Amino acid sequence: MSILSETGGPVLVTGGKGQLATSLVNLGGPRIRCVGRPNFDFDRPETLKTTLDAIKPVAVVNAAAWTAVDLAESEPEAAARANTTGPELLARLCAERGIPFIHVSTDYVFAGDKGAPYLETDPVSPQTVYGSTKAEGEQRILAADPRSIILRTSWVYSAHGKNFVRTMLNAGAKNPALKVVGDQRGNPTCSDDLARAILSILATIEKTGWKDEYAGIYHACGTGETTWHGLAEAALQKASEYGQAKPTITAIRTEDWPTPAKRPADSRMDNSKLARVFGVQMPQWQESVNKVVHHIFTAPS
Ligand SMILES: NC(=O)C1=CN([C@@H]2O[C@H](COP(=O)(O)OP(=O)(O)OC[C@H]3O[C@@H](n4cnc5c(N)ncnc54)[C@H](OP(=O)(O)O)[C@@H]3O)[C@@H](O)[C@H]2O)C=CC1
Ligand SMILES: Cc1cn([C@H]2C[C@H](O)[C@@H](COP(=O)(O)OP(=O)(O)O[C@H]3O[C@@H](C)C(=O)[C@@H](O)[C@H]3O)O2)c(=O)[nH]c1=O
Repeated sequence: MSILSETGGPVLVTGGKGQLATSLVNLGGPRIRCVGRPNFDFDRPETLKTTLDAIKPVAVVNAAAWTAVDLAESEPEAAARANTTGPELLARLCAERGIPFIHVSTDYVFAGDKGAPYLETDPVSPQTVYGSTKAEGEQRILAADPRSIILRTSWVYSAHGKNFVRTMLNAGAKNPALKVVGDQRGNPTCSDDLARAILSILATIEKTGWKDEYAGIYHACGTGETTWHGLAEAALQKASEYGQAKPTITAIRTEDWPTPAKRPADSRMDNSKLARVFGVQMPQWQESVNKVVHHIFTAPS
């Protein structure tokens, strides 16, 4: 049975075949109505109102975003349409209809120099175009819609779509040796776990009715921390149980893997507000990595 009751109006999910949108479709039951490009496109703002008028949702979850971190550095306008002005308009349209709006943001809004898990009250200081467009989006959404909830998550992976875990499994299948940065810390998050958290929030809102104290920013990432190197190790170790030869994985420094966008050195986030307000506990990242790798190797293709 789905976390979200099966009776009630449609819940609009944006994000097409993206990781989170796919998880919401798979786990959300019959009320989920997922839209993607070309029908719903932040580059064509008129498609937002058309979509809402057609579906008449009782709540909206925005899982659409520009997620190409390095490419955003050279395409800031397109990234801003998808991460800032598009979501702002969507929030405004939700406000006009009086429906809750759940949006997703990122750990990359932080500089990564706190030295401890970030709280929702910590100031943002994005170091990349992607992070800046997401941080600006947060502010504009909160201003546009008093019924908005923003979940900041991090290092999202799943059995489908483009993500670091799948990249490592593919790279490890082809190469006997990999090099992965070992000095960036964070919280890997399984998109199914994030989808369950969102569905649980929606279920709570439906049970209690909207409460103004629900509005605002929450951190929602996998429990426990690691580095990108640690995540690669965990995924490839699990893959070896299914017969894939495990490559040697050398931990390297950030400066040894140069990228156009500077990733935060330590973007760990604290989930306790999510647990306090909505009673949602995010699973341990290692358990979810194991489940996803198991799924990748055992699900019929
Ligand atoms: N992936 C990660 O590691 C992390 C993601 N997040 C956030 O989580 C949310 C979900 O991410 P995730 O599921 O991984 O993202 P994906 O990249 O898997 O999916 C994003 C979706 O957004 C769509 N999209 C991109 N640009 C537009 C646009 N201009 N108009 C309409 N749709 C568009 C894409 O469509 P198309 O397929 O047509 O390109 C795609 O379907 C996002 O808000 C992201 O910022 C936060 C932290 C980590
Ligand atoms: C592929 C690869 C990457 N790396 C490094 C580069 C980088 O520092 C780190 C992560 O690489 P990626 O580019 O795959 O991940 P990246 O695109 O930075 O992932 C981010 O995506 C956005 C959308 C978010 O919101 C973030 O939370 C985060 O998940 O690993 C290696 O060291 N070796 C490798 O073989």
